[in-house]
Amino acid sequence: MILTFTPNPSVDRTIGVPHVHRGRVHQGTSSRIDPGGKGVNVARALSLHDAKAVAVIPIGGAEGRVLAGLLEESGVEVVGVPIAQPIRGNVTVTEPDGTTTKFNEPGPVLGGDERAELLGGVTAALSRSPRWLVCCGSLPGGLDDGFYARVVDAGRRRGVPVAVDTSGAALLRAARAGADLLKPNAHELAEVHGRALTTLGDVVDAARALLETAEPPSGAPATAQPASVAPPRAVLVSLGSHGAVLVTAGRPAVRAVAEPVVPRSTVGAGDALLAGYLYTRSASSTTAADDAGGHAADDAGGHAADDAGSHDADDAGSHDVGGDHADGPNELDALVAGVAWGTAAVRLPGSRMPGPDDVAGTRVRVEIDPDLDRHIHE
Ligand SMILES: O=P(O)(O)OC[C@@]1(O)O[C@H](CO)[C@@H](O)[C@@H]1O
Repeated sequence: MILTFTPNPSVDRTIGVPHVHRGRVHQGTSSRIDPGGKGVNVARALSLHDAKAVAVIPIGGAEGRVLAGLLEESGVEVVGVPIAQPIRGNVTVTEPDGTTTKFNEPGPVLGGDERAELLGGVTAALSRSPRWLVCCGSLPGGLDDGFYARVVDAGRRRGVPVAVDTSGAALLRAARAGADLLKPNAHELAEVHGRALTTLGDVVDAARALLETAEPPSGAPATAQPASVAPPRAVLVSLGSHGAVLVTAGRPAVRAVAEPVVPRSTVGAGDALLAGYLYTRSASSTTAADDAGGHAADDAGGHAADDAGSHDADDAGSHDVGGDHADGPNELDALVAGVAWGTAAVRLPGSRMPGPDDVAGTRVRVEIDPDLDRHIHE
């Protein structure tokens, strides 16, 4: 099972219009709603691939009820924490050329008890020994920048690897707390790095600097037996049409990029990337809980190769995958699957997540030690 935590979820409404004219009324040509929020999207993508996903979310107002209902229909198990204020309704406007304009509500403000209950909801779910805890998205009012860092700490104490996809000070503090995987996009990475990132080399340097901010853990894990063999800490940077770069401590950087596609909506593509990556990592990692039986390894097992199978094996194979990449094949497969899932999401409308049929046939090229001088902006 993979546990996702989305403290600021939404109901995503997507409206198609022929063209956006600022300051005018627009007649929509299409409309859809999807469950939204980054961790919610990760859970939905996993569920579409028959992997067990549990989503911890606050639930407030009419939107909260809609979100919980939509998520349950999609096969995701919801751990809902009731809150007084309504969750967000976020709006995306798409144009026929794939241009995506997004309007996100600020979201609710949580009170002290609600904060504690949300954290309690995550820590209680951690006792189910998930393969990963995935913390995603912005923080609603009332949660400070150190909130994700506390969740990272809770995961580490139980021996559960933690992935974090957020921005700004919350991202930096999660990195310092020792999150096992960080998933910024290039813009978010530049923001925490304090400098523009123009080339792939800049991205790799900034990702390594982020990894190096981790402080040593303050104490040994509380669990007598760590639940997993800790994965090597890594930063997975999404680069839009330039694919994604994986920077792992002590290893060469790897980039994967898909063949260009005609975009319909880029919303949620980064979430699909993260889901595909974790799905594939989970398929071969071993946890104490899985040894005891009954967890999601089986759900995830055996699919990744098919999804990732269309990658350009020659490109990957012509590089040195062994040695420095002792954990290489799974890590590379995970990166390839992530890029394939993210690319498939771009081809879909609104915040729709890709299932196996959407991912199938996506060709992905892998470059170990990529050209660091390559510009990442078109
Ligand atoms: O405000 P946040 O939490 O950063 O982003 C929220 C959001 O834009 O991200 C998802 C796409 O990644 C959408 O489903 C959702 O509306």
